[in-house]
Parts: sequence; structure tokens; C-alpha cells
Amino acid sequence: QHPAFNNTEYKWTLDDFELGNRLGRGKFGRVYMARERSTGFIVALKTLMKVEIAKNRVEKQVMREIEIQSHLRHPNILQMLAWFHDSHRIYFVLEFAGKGELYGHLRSGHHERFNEHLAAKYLYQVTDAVNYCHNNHVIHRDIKPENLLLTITGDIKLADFGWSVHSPSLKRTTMCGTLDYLPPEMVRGQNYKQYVDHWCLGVLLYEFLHGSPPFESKKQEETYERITKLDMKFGSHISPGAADLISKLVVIKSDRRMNLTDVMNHPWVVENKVKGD
Ligand SMILES: CC(C)NC(=O)[C@H]1CCC[C@H]1Nc1nc(Nc2ccc(C(=O)N(C)C3CCN(C)CC3)cc2)ncc1C(F)(F)F
Repeated sequence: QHPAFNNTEYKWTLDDFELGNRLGRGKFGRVYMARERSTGFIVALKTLMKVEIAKNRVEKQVMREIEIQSHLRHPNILQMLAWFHDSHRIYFVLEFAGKGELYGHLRSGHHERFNEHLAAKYLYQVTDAVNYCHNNHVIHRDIKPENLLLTITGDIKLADFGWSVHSPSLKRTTMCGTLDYLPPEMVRGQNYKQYVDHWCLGVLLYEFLHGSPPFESKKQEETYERITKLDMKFGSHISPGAADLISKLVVIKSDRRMNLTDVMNHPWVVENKVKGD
């Protein structure tokens, strides 16, 4: 929390920032690297087009993202430092993650998949962040590699609270994007609680170790089918400890999923998260 951003009364404008390279595209606009002029502090400036937000009728979602992400404070949660708007755009001033999208390091990057040390380290940090969210009555609901960023020191930042809600919830806004991470209770459109995030942590660990998610299929219906039948196979390279942890998170009955402190204390996590540091 940099001093310049502590002053909640100050009305930020685009003139307070010197825009740098484009980092990529967000859902509703571009993301730039930027420098805050008075302090030289490097940030990520995420722009959202107001017309796009109105067209997709996601105003409430954007306000919820601001409300949630600007109040959460955790070393593994990407912090929203400020936000402001002008006639055409809303701007999120976010922490800059020096090593970018974890996704890039997983699929196309130099790894096909992560070794057990990296997988355990990243899973521990994501679980710590999600546990903090749950203790603050927030369900993330969209935990997947695409929503994880890496800092210059190689630590995880959970980002994109665009789908997060205050628990418990039955938000019906149809989710777009991958179905691979949907837990059965959401496939069935049932009421769900924070346990949806436990399921996603299990799917995430599976993908870290295999390079692709457990229920991936060519056709949507087939993915649904495989989720509800828990049709999941482990590669021969998967250690018993990792398989045990995944099997205790990817559980159909939501309240039977392992609780998050037990995940962080699981022998496989404790053993592997420090190796290779
Ligand atoms: C979670 C959410 C779903 N994802 C996002 O928002 C995405 C959408 C666009 C970028 C990212 N958003 C952020 N990205 C960073 N850092 C960053 C990103 C990319 C690179 C990188 O590899 N290149 C530029 C490379 C450099 C080399 N060339 C070849 C390819 C791009 C390096 C650092 N910090 C904060 C954010 C945030 F979140 F605050 F906006």
C-alpha cells in the first residue's frame, strides 16, 4: 500500500499517470503498464469501456469487483490501489505483477506442466489467498490459471474478482469461458457456498501437475458428464501425496471437500512447497 494511494480523498485522473507498454487485453479493455507521476510507482492500469460494460449489462459486477478487490489485503491477492473514470472509461489502478500471467508459464511457456515443488508452492499461496477471502465472506468462484499472476519474486497474485460474490450466493449471471473448472453444484445450477472454490483448487492442482484440467473434453456435454461422474484419471507420474490431496478436494458432495487450513498443512504440500527454494 504505497503512501500516494493511501489518500482516499484524492481524485485520481489519467494525468496522474505516464502510460507505458500495453500488457495485453482484459475483458472490457486494454491493460497498460503505467508510472504514477508523483512517486514513480509502477502500476498496471486496466481500462474498461463504459459502452462495453453497459452492452454486457455488467455494471453491478464491475462495482462488486471494485468493492471486493479494493478492500481485500493479502500478499497473494492482487491489490486494487485506486480507481477512477472519465466520460468513456473506468480505470482500475492495480498492482503490477512483474512475471505476468501464470498461464503463460504453464501451457505455452517453457514448462508443459509444473514440477511438484512449484505446484505445491503455487497451490499453497492460492489456498492462503482463498482462505483469506472466505474468512472475509467472499467466494472467488473463478479460480483457474488464467486468473493467477506471478510477481518478479515468483509469488502468486490471485486476480480478477469479476466473478466473486459475497457468500452464500445463488448468482445466476451465466458464466462465460471454460467449463473445465465448474463444480457439479454449479453445473446443476444449485445453490452453492464457498466450497466451489475448494473444488477449483483441486482442479487447479491437477492442471499444475498434468498441464491440462481433469475433465477436459472436446464437447461441452462431455465435460459436464465427466464432472458429474467424477471421471478423473491420474498420470503415472503423479505422486500418491498429490493424488490424495486432489481426491480430497475434487469431491462431488461440496461439504465433504477438505478444508483450506488442512490443504495448507497437507504433508505433500508441506514437504514439496519448500523443496528447490
Ligand atoms: C488476471 C487477469 C485475468 N489478467 C490480466 O489482467 C492480464 C490482461 C493483460 C495483462 C494481465 N494483467 C496484469 N498483468 C500484469 N503484469 C504482466 C502481464 C503480462 C506480462 C507479459 O508477459 N508481457 C507483457 C509479455 C511481454 C513479451 N511479449 C512477447 C508478450 C507479452 C508481464 C507482466 N500485472 C498486472 C495485471 C493486472 F491484472 F493488474 F491488470
